Amino acid sequence: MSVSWPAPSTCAAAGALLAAAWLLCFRLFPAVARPRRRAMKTGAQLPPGSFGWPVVGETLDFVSCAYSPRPEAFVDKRRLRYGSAVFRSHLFGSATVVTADAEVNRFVLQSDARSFVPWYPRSLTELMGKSSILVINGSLQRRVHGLVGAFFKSPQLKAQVTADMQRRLAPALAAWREQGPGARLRIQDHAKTIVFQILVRALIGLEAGPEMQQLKQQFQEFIVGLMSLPIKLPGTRLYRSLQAKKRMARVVQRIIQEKRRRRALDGGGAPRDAIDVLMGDGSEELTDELISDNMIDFMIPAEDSVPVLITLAVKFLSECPLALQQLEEENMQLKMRKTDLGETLQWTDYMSLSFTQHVITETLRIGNIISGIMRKAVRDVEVKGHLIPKGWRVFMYFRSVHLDDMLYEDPCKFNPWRWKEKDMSTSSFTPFGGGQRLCPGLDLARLEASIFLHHLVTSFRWVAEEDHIVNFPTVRLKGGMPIRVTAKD
Ligand code: HEM
Repeated sequence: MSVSWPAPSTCAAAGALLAAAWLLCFRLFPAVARPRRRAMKTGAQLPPGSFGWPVVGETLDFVSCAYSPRPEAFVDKRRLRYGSAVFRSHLFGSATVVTADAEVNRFVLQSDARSFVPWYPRSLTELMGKSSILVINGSLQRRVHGLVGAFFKSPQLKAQVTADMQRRLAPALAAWREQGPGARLRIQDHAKTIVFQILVRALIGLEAGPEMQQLKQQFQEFIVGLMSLPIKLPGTRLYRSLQAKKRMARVVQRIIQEKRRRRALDGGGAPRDAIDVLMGDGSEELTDELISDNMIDFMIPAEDSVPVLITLAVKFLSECPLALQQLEEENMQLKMRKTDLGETLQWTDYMSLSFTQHVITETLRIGNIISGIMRKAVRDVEVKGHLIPKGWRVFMYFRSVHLDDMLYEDPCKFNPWRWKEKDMSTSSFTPFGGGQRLCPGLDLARLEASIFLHHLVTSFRWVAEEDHIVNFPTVRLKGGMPIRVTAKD
């Protein structure tokens, strides 16, 4: 799951201001302690590295690299300097072990809350609330993850999402066609509108309409506060976002109460959305507050990660005509086959398009929508001869692994064909994380991207305008990826 926050200004002054805000936000002032000379009985030692400057540590370099077109430069420089893909640093106010080592990442991802717990900036935890799946641990996290994961993977939900997506795309495609040849549209905006409506229906059962519109407005107000100063006074960004979340929670709780009333009358029937699934569990731990908080948090990938995946795919395809051509051929063949048979497309049809899936996999690898994940060690942990002391953060930097030339030939090149031979289920490919917190929405994300791409490439040709990827604080296309579309005959 990823988060969005306000588009950062590109000018240096605003960048510096933001960096300062970040530092404050991450409670910069705690210990500037030098690393203790520690070694475990087993011989494990602190990884090589430096804590950088007093107070700020190495955060400014991290942030300035993050704003550049090569955010991985921060890690690459140190990797070269220390001869190790695991090094220590001091980031956002905390002693941190940074790892670009796939095996170490795998170990941390597989570990449970006895060794590592999730760690997020304070503004984020304030907004997500104590019962968010992103911060809860142990049996409660496993229960919520298991329930929603099974629902998100279910053929029923995939069929519903496919039908919904086709229903929502049809008027959008017709409107683009009506605008005539060369109509200009920003893929990112359209992807956001469509994906949000579909996932929100899957989560809380709300149909498109004025209430959905209001919810989306509140959601946008909420999401900009996820990375803000952790000050809750009236007028502050965080305060306004918390107010927006309260208003959204009222809408979701009203839906929950309505569902409870109906369940009391007729038993409720088969679950139609994620609320039904969590309510149906009957556990006292799954309170209305927990359900509504999580439903709102689950909307983050609907507004952010999935639309960005679609937008990045369109960008990379626009820059690789051969891949676009092959994708188009594969999708046209499917469309013609289904038309001849007089059948509508099912979710299994989309997921069986092997080249389309390779395009999505390669987009995830090179796009790095979630560049990394942080955890906090709750005890001293030893991995591959490295000591991660209790209380330290571990920053698993997936981006550097995905762009490692020892693991991927010509790693910065968009090459979907590489996945013909390559195994996706390795620790060197973790766009959806791994272990107990492996993204439960990964199939849905792939399915929605496949459907969007299918309808775009089978209905239109396009010419892309120049746009570039911004990687920080979240990945997105600066101009929303404008393209000029012309309907196919
Ligand atoms: C391109 C799209 C997506 C990407 C790149 C993505 C990425 C990730 C990653 C890396 C994690 C692991 C976080 C961690 O280990 O702390 C995660 C967790 C999660 N994702 Fe996704 N995600 C995407 C789409 C979705 C969708 C569509 C949903 C569902 C609506 C979803 C729901 C979740 C949830 C609930 C978790 C938390 C799981 C837990 O902590 O037990 N994600 N996602």
